[in-house]
Amino acid sequence: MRSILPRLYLRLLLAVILPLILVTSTLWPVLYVHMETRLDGVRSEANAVLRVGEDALTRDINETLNYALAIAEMPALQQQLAAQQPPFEDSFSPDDSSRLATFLSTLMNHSPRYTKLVLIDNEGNEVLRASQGIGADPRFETLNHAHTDYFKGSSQLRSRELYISPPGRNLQYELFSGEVVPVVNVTTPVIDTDGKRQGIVLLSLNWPHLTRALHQSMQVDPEAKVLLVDAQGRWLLTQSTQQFPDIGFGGDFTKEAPEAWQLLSRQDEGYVSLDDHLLRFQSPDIRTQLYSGLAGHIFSADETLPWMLGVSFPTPSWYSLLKEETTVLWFLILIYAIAAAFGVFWAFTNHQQRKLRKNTQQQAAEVRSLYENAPCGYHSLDEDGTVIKMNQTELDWLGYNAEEVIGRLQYREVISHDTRDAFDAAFANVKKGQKDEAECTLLTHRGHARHVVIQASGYRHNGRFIYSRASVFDLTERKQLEEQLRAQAMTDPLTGVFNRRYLQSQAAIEMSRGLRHSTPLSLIAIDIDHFKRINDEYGHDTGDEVLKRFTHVMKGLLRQEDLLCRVGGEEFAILLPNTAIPQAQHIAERIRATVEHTQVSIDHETAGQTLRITASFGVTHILPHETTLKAALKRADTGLYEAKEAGRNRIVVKDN
Ligand SMILES: Nc1nc2c(ncn2[C@@H]2O[C@H](COP(=O)(O)OP(=O)(O)OP(=O)(O)O)[C@@H](O)[C@H]2O)c(=O)[nH]1
Repeated sequence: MRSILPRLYLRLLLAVILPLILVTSTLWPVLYVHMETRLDGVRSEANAVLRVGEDALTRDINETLNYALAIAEMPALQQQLAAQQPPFEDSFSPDDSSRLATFLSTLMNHSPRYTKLVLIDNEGNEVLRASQGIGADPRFETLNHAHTDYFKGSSQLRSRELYISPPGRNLQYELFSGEVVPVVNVTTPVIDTDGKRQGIVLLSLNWPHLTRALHQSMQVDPEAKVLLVDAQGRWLLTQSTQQFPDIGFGGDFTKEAPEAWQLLSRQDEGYVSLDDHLLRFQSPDIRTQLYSGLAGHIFSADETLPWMLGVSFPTPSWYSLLKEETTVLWFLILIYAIAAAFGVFWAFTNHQQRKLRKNTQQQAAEVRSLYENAPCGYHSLDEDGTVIKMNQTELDWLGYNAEEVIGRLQYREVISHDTRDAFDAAFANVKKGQKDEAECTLLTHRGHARHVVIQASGYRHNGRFIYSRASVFDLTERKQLEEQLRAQAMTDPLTGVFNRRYLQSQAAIEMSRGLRHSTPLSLIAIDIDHFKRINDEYGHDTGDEVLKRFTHVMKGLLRQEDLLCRVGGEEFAILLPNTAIPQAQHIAERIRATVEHTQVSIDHETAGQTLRITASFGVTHILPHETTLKAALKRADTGLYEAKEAGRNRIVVKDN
């Protein structure tokens, strides 16, 4: 029981695990394709959003660049700059200058994209400024831009060439307005009609304004997260982002997300998995991308460009997939539950079946053991009488092993010749569909005989004999017992000689043989004289001893074929085949004389050690017409009686 339970638990475990594996492995490809489709969807969406963002970014910056170039082309601007520099031509009056300033301020106020527009002479001195919301302010006139990157960066620029600074704090602006607004400074040289460089135009792009527009264009999906860093990993967004909430404009992205940066910095564009997000990124280089037409080269602080623009979307997880696809989830649960239920059912059924099979096998083994070791033999024969089955008991009786017998031995071969007919007759009846039995003698492998009775019946199918089934009972013991009983029935237990019944049965045989061969048959009746006295004097046991001794003496005087029988208490008869009366008389005389001279030892305190006995005899012969012993016995008894009457210890012959 203990060993069965763990097996049942193991099967139950398998019944749950196997369906799970089966269902999962069957549905896995479907779910996998489903997941891949979802991932493809996310990739496509990221691609599209990134393209929109990139378009917005480059479009705004391109417009700024073109705007700067267009302003630099304005003749009034060139005249203003020329008027500020030697030989200080007075063709551009202060009124002209004021009108220009007003015009530029109006331009600025109408475009929130820019924070300021500054006209700078070749020495870096600010000639004119138009700022967002402030307008042209004479206070700035004294400012010098000679130390700035954009002034230096644009010093070598030729006509229609541009310099773009990295996004940064507009410190000058901050100084006066108190606000900190990151800007991108764009500069381009102002060249007059003679090709003389008059100075530069500085156009500051409002970076928060630009990135806000970028945010808006890319956040078509609330799940989308925007990323914008420069080539050094500086964070360029001014709006907070959920994905990197701790980082602000100018923050070091390489420290905030070193692993992500490592992945991003390896390639110009692609996909990167960031935790549970998929990031699609690209490196739009503002110096080359989309810009065409008005400008020549665009220069920048090289190490900060190109920027890296990215958008990330949550990666679909199995959980989110199943949560969304509740039908699929329920289907999965249902399929799994059915499979598991089937598995459990199978486990229990299988367990029961195994138990039943084990019991059946045990019972079959018991039946087999009973069959093999039964106290009787069992065998089956086919139509030809060939052994097709035989139990161990019968094999042992016959002294063969199964291989020598099954399919090889014809059963009648082990039956003795004298009983073979009985077997054949019984087997023929069995083949006809009857039950039958036959007493046979089996001849063993070593040549011994075994008496048996074979009881058989036939197995038939569709009216045709298929095989016989026989039980074989050993009769050896029974025969021996019968023999013993028969011998006991014929023998006198005290003296061991035959009794009256045997004399009569044997006499019939001897009489018919005598008649057949015409040989004489004589009979002697004998009675011990005064036997009663012996009993009375010495006791019954001594009487018995005398009877035994008397018998022994007589047996010693007779031939093999003579039949000595005790026919009464102390009365005996001897049937003498092939013996005529004279020989019979002679034999009787020899017995009489021997007995007379025989001393019988007795074990008695008062008596002597031996005693002598005598006997009387009546002799006759069987007449040819006599068929029973009755008349002859009567004659012999008459002779005996006469011998007693005549004084005992003598012989009287009665021949008719
Ligand atoms: N010890 C013994 N005595 C037996 C047996 N069978 C018969 N007797 C006895 O034999 C005696 C026979 O006695 P009787 O028939 O009177 O004959 P008897 O004494 O021999 O006298 P006669 O025959 O006339 O000589 C009886 O006393 C029986 O009891 C026996 O098997 N054993």
